[in-house]
Amino acid sequence: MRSLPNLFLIGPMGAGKSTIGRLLAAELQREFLDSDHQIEARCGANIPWIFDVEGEQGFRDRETAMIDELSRRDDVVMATGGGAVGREINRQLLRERGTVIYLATTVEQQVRRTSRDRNRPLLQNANPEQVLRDLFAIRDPLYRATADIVVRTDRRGPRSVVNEILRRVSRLTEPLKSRSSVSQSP
Ligand SMILES: Nc1ncnc2c1ncn2[C@@H]1O[C@H](COP(=O)(O)OP(=O)(O)O)[C@@H](O)[C@H]1O
Ligand SMILES: O=C(O)C1=C[C@@H](OP(=O)(O)O)[C@@H](O)[C@H](O)C1
Ligand SMILES: [Mg+2]
Repeated sequence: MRSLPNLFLIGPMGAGKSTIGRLLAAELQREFLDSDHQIEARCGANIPWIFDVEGEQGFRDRETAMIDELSRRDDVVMATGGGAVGREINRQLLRERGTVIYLATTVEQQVRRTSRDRNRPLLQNANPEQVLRDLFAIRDPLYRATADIVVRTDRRGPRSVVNEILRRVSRLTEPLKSRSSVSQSP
């Protein structure tokens, strides 16, 4: 039997999914999978190239196939891309196959954390902040509807985020008996 279920990280660009996922997996001595990196490795090209040549739909098809493949494994920590929650099938796969953690942050932090990186095609335009605001309005409800746990990642370092995730996940996976006995106490 598994000690903890799979852990899947969702949230917007710059929330820290890739960074925190790697640390969390090391802490738990588990395999770390980043769906974006796996797509790039499989395709032999980076995400901007995939968007250029196959369009965003081509990337999204690869993303759904990769999430389906990787989420079948056991005992993994997986970071998804910020747009993974856009498709219902992805949301369903994540919810069915693991504990889903929404890493939440402010748009201001996202702008700071993504401004020097050229690897996010959706932000290579004149007003990345507006793009992030528009995406937040659409996606925040989807992140919340998909997640078992919401953890904020602004104004704190990755280590502190990892510790909170570990605390919250272990609370979630405590045996039902001990949780019901806690709730019955006066
Ligand atoms: N909690 C944090 N505090 C400060 N910087 C962070 C934090 N989490 C991530 N970062 C930095 O923000 C940038 C984007 O992080 P990344 O893990 O790629 O985000 P995501 O995968 O969610 O898009 C990286 O430079 C990373 O070092
Ligand atoms: O939000 C998005 O639609 C995207 C987020 C990116 O991943 P990160 O969230 O890890 O930056 C990557 O999947 C792609 O550029 C599209
Ligand atoms: Mg990432």
